[in-house]
Amino acid sequence: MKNIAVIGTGYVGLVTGVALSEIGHSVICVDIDEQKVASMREGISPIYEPGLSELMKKNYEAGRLSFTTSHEMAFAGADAIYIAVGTPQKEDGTADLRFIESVARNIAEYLADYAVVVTKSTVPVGTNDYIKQYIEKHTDVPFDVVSNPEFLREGSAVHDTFNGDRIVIGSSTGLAASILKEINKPFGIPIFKTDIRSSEMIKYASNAFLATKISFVNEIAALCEKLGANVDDVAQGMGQDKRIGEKFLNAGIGYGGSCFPKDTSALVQIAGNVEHEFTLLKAVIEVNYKQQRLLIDKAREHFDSLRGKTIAMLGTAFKPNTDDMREAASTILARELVLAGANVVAYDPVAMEPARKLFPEAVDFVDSVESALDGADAAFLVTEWDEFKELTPAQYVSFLKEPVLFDGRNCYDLEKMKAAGIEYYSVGRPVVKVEKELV
Ligand SMILES: NC(=O)c1ccc[n+]([C@@H]2O[C@H](COP(=O)([O-])OP(=O)(O)OC[C@H]3O[C@@H](n4cnc5c(N)ncnc54)[C@H](O)[C@@H]3O)[C@@H](O)[C@H]2O)c1
Ligand SMILES: O=c1ccn([C@@H]2O[C@H](COP(=O)(O)OP(=O)(O)O[C@H]3O[C@H](CO)[C@@H](O)[C@H](O)[C@H]3O)[C@@H](O)[C@H]2O)c(=O)[nH]1
Repeated sequence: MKNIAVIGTGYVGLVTGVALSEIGHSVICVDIDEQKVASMREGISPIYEPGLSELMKKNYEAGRLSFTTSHEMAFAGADAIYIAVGTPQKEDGTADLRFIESVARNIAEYLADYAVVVTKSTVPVGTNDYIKQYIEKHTDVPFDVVSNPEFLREGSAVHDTFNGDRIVIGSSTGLAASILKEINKPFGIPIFKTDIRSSEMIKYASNAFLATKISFVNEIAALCEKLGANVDDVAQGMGQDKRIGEKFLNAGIGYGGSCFPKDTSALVQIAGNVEHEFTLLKAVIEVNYKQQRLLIDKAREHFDSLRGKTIAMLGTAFKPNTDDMREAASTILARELVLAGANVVAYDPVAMEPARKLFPEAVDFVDSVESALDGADAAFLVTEWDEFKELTPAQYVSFLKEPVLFDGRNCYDLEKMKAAGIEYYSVGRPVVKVEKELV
């Protein structure tokens, strides 16, 4: 079993640290955020991720997992140092590497003995070479750098870490690769070994490909709406071809989150740096831009004007089972609705606090789905939480002023909505209209 330091305790760092301790390693997580460290020491996870708190507490109490704000303490005796700090998007679309740069400084300063530096953060091709050169320049202590990109999804991060399809290890030395293989062996997940630059590219290419699948199916959805087809059936029929695969073909209001938007944009820039215009990926991003605003377009068509209308927003998180609001479509929708003069009443089972900080002040937050729907002119279903999927048509009918629903996640059966008399707009499926009797 190895001694491992993990730098950064966000979604990736904390889940990685907890998982590595669960398979028996001795793990110390370091973060510059004192509040986070204090809360983890009290057994409270700073992020909402199903199953994480329990596993964190278990390994903390077993003495295999600890937390600190001191890099020096974390690196002492470490066989491997995992980098899991953020690489957010800069205004020009490129990846902001300032946290990576500061970590390289931390390592150069406090590295005491040979260790493998393992980059989990998503970094542009060539960044690991930069990290290596920087540390080499500032210390004589030997080390190796390995690229080990992360593929977990938020909302199922713990499950994904123990059940990944592959672990990618990009290394230029046999020793470092074998240490990484040994560390990861207890996971029992196939390991794919390659060189460092290919490993860095695998991460961007994977995210860009998944984003492409989503924008592709959303374009098909737009055509389905115009041609009278149903995108859910189309996606299912396509997905049964194993070469296409059924996953990531859910039409909706586009992709959000902390990864796809920033990584697609960074890859366009990475391509640009070597004078390659990534036309396909640019179109993927453009489609997503339109898609995130789709419910507003549909509502405008229905109501003509949104001024004075009350809209119940069901869900604010970018996907279910997370409190992450980064690049959530809800933020765009809330802003545009308020700009159009609508009143917005929002509810999310876990992401309300972070949403409050990002939404316009005019948005009202309520503590139940019923309060959100009560007396509203229409509902926007933005995040497909189970709690919303379980709502019955009768509940919409009884709470809304007029039963009008704009569903950005295709949660309900068209026939059931029709039978209940709900005007139901979803994505890439026929609109359910209610026949109004002429007086
Ligand atoms: N969130 C995901 O689902 C996901 C999945 C795969 C890959 N990634 C990639 O993993 C990386 C981390 O993402 P995240 O969402 O976990 O980030 P995050 O922003 O949630 O967490 C980063 C943490 O690093 C800490 N930090 C910054 N500088 C530090 C330093 N010098 N020393 C110690 N701690 C420091 C911050 O305080 C913060 O707690 C990114 O590159 C991201 O693209 C994220
Ligand atoms: O068929 C689909 C699948 C997803 N989405 C949307 O796409 C976004 C991203 O979803 P998902 O991939 O499930 O969540 P993330 O946590 O962002 O995970 C992605 O980004 C991570 C960070 O790089 C990677 O590690 C994961 O492999 C990759 O799936 C969300 O807004 C979803 O609503 C769709 O619209 N349709």
